Amino acid sequence: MQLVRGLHNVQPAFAGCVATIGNFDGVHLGHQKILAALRARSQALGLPSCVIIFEPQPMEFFRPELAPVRLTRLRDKLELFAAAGVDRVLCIAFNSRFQHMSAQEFVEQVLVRALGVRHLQVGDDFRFGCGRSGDFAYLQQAGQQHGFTVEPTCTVTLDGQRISSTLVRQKLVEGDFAAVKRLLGRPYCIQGRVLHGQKLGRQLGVPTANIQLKRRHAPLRGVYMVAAHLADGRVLPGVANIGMRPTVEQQNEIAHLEVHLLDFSEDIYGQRLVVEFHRKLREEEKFATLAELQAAIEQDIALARKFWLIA
Ligand SMILES: Cc1cc2nc3c(=O)[nH]c(=O)nc-3n(C[C@H](O)[C@H](O)[C@H](O)COP(=O)(O)O)c2cc1C
Ligand SMILES: Nc1ncnc2c1ncn2[C@@H]1O[C@H](COP(=O)(O)OP(=O)(O)O)[C@@H](O)[C@H]1O
Repeated sequence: MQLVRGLHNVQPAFAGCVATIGNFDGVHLGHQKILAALRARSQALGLPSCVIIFEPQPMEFFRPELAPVRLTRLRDKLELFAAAGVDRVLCIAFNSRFQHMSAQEFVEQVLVRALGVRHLQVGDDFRFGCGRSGDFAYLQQAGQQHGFTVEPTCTVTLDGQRISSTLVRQKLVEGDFAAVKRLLGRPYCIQGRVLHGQKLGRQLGVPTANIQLKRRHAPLRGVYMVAAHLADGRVLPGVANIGMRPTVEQQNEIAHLEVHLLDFSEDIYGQRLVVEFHRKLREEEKFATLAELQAAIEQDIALARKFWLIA
């Protein structure tokens, strides 16, 4: 899969593709249905498939304070697109130029001139362009004019609810990981590199792999049972905290993800860890002493042992 960053990097030779556009945050089952339809069209027409995404996402550009917490970072999305058989990803930097672009300009400049789109696969509620003026009816009309077809992908529901990034976020907050897994078609994961922390963990008898959260907010807060995928393919049970660590830090603006792997004592600094979330144990607390924090973590570990049936 090829990643093209910015419209200016689209080569003239790219002309001719089947495409879709969206944020694809979470790459949930609804998104996956669009990607599957895109792939089928790509094979039927013998043209490469292209996913057009924006980074930052438009809402993050317009109203950063109101933009919902991301489920997937660019890197996560790219891995999931590749797994869905996407040939190319065009990642457009959303900026004031795009903010003011009308639906017509977007179609002409991006879809027609830059990409030579021959078929567009969209979600049935897709809207785009300045003031969200472009909708499915507009795209169909523009397609007739410029020689591309447009197909809507029907809403995917689960238990009568429309699958959406918002619903996934809601289920994460509720700690309903079984529902999250059914919405995503895979367990919810956060991945990142193991960084050096304050070296307090090993003093407490619970070394923790600290994983940098790239964004200020994570869609989860609290203490969880997890399974961690190591770079060498091992999958180990563990307990994790996502939060501000109020017991050991006075002021902390960025949430930390820390994972203690059960029955493990290797050095994994610098490794990439994929942390799969399975069950919420409790909220993060501010303890009066380190001894109380240690006791709480030991209790978390005991619960995780029971959950994973480890003696
Ligand atoms: C399972 C687990 C639960 C935790 N719960 C809390 C908590 O409730 N409150 C808190 O302030 N810190 C909590 N922490 C974070 C610890 O404060 C932190 O891991 C410890 O201070 C070690 O920091 P270090 O890795 O930077 O050395 C928890 C960590 C783990 C692994
Ligand atoms: N059971 C374990 N779970 C997580 N990390 C472990 C474990 N055993 C050893 N480690 C290693 O120790 C480091 C964590 O030790 P810790 O004292 O908490 O230091 P830091 O504050 O740098 O995270 C991890 O990054 C990892 O390399």
